[in-house]
Amino acid sequence: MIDGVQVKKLRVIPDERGRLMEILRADDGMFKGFGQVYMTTAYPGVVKGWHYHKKQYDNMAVVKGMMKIVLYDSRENSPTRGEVNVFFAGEYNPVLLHIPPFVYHGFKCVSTEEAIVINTPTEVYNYGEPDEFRVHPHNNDIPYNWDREDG
Ligand SMILES: Cc1cn([C@H]2C[C@H](O)[C@@H](COP(=O)(O)OP(=O)(O)O[C@H]3O[C@H](C)C(=O)[C@H](O)[C@H]3O)O2)c(=O)[nH]c1=O
Repeated sequence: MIDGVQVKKLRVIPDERGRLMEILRADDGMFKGFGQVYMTTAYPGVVKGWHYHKKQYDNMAVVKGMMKIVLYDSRENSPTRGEVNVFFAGEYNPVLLHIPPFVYHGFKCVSTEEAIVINTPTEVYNYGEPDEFRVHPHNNDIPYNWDREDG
């Protein structure tokens, strides 16, 4: 796993009324502070990425549908430099992904319905100067192809 990335298995508590699932707690080891909470979604087949941040840690959970979330470590002094991690996150695999600054991340909706991500980053979004750096999803030097792998 890429250095600094953490995965927390989330527990779904179902009953006859519906479901409840905790996502991020202030007493989790991965909690590094609260910036804001927001939702972002992708329609089936859409890739959103690549992004990275210089200061912000992301804490992402997929609460509807399924996303393929891919991380790439290009950090010069990282012991896992060059590594790519792929996670299938969502209703069939409820997890919280903790992503450190400078780790590239992106996601593709692999479900037949819109997939919904809840992100709880450590920083507020700065409209004038977002801590948000982007690389084209397909034309780049990142060793990852977003196509579905049939087998
Ligand atoms: C993050 C954010 C964005 N915006 C605006 C900026 C754009 O006009 C619009 C869409 O944002 P963006 O294209 O950045 O959305 P995503 O591609 O889903 O990416 C966002 O969510 C993924 C998971 C990331 O990891 C990104 O860092 C984060 O920016 O919402 C806001 O107004 N407030 C916000 O807090």
